[in-house]
Amino acid sequence: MAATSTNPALQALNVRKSFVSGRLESTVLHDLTLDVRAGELTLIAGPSGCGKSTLLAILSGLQPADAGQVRALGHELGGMSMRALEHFRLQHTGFVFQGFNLFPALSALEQVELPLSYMGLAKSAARRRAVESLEEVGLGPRMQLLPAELSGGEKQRVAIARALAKQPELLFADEPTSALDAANGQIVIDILHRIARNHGTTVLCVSHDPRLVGHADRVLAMEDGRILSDHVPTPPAEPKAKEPSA
Ligand SMILES: Nc1ncnc2c1ncn2[C@@H]1O[C@H](COP(=O)(O)OP(=O)(O)OP(=O)(O)O)[C@@H](O)[C@H]1O
Repeated sequence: MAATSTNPALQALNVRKSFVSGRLESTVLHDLTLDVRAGELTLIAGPSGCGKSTLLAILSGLQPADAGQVRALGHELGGMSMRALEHFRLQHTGFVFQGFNLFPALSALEQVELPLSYMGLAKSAARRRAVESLEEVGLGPRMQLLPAELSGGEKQRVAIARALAKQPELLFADEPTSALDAANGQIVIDILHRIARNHGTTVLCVSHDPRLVGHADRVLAMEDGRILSDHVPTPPAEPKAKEPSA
């Protein structure tokens, strides 16, 4: 089921999650409720350890909640079997992680083609989509290179192309800029925003990188497993146009 503007792409209702280590149980998410609007870049920002990655894993069906409900594209994730969840993630979601998660022996093009073959695309269609996605992130001329031959920023762009080529309704990004310098971080943020705008993809990004805030359509501030605020950020100022000389 596709999400619409009146039908949030993602919803969490009273979601609770605890972890037990030794004899200690700590609650990471406290009856958390939120919705994520379709076609926007939503940023969940907050300090290290506040539960951002756990929330992203639960909203994307990678981890189960202990209590509460999670709906993604209208599907109740808690009611799905492991197999159905895997199928849902394969068909509808893309992931971008801090550490890129690329296979060392595969070229950029092969990295992007791989999930498309799992989705059942014919080889020629997979090649076409993979090339388009790599060109969209500016890596057209470098698609034959291995991860070891690419910079950190380029590796992250391969990971984004791999997610984008699946044409997912939902794109999840966990700290996508934290291993990158300012310039490469900026390129990655711009690409994620463009994906939401141009493809109508719902992009949910969790990060403690303050550079992302001004680029998101919406920022949910999180602390100690709770959402503290929900606001539309002020976009970063455009560089001023030069006065025409007389
Ligand atoms: N599998 C697990 N077992 C035990 N504790 C866990 C597990 N996963 C996360 N935690 C704990 O839950 C808390 C929240 O972790 P989480 O990774 O969600 O936070 P975060 O806000 O994403 O942090 P960061 O910004 O550093 O990535 C932390 O205290 C972490 O140690």
